Amino acid sequence: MRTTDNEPALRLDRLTKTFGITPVVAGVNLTVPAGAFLGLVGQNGAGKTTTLSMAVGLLRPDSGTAHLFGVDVWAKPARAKALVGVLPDGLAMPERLTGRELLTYLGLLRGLPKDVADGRAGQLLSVLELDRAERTLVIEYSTGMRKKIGLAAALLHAPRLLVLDEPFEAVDPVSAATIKTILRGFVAGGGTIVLSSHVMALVEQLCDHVAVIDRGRVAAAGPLEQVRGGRSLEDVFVDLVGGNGTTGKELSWLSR
Ligand SMILES: Nc1ncnc2c1ncn2[C@@H]1O[C@H](COP(=O)(O)OP(=O)(O)OP(=O)(O)O)[C@@H](O)[C@H]1O
Repeated sequence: MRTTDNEPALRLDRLTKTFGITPVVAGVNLTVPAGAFLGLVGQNGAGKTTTLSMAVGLLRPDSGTAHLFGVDVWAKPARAKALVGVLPDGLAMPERLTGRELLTYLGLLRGLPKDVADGRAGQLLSVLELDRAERTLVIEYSTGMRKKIGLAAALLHAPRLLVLDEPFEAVDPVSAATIKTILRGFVAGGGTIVLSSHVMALVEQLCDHVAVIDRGRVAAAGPLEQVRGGRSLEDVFVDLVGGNGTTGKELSWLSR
């Protein structure tokens, strides 16, 4: 199938995944229009990471399909993966390299000319304030620094779609502000972003679309304002996934 500008950036049809006997993703249907900035939210264990991993070709679904700009991720993995930059959960990367070496290496793997890979690596390290750790091996990075080098790796080949699993987790406020600017600029420049987050305020601040995953299914999805319906995203979210009814009195032994 050809990639066309009319295709959604991401389309998931009836995606399923079962670990052991537990269905973790139970028929996810989701369409993300090109140019959207979508926040994927859901409780711990709802299936966000599993869904995103299947969407970008990191985890094979039991059934269902994932298309990036009309390209079937599992039938045409090389074509699909050229279109997307991914910040996965629990990033595994070559760690005995400096940040610059890692980015140059990944740039060459992505087929960038050496001078382009070098130039972009330097710019990304500088913008993300990793250049002060120029000689530090990635294995010695803090958790937040790892997120930032992972984001740099996702951006390096200027993909059309970014899929970011919890990109702000463990990132300091100054770096978070920089990342928000980068992501807004990416969308303003015609890119599409799907990011997962537990922070509703962040999703409301950044995203124009939202999808709520609950126990492996999409409970609601669409333009942010439509899903919110004039309420806060947190209220809508708790209504959709169901609060656990805690009153705070259960732990009365904490009071003095
Ligand atoms: N490789 C695996 N083997 C077995 N179970 C798994 C595996 N990966 C995930 N799970 C289970 O699948 C469920 C969904 O996990 P997933 O990481 O997709 O959730 P999530 O919505 O991203 O959660 P969180 O917000 O806590 O990161 C969880 O119950 C998890 O324990």
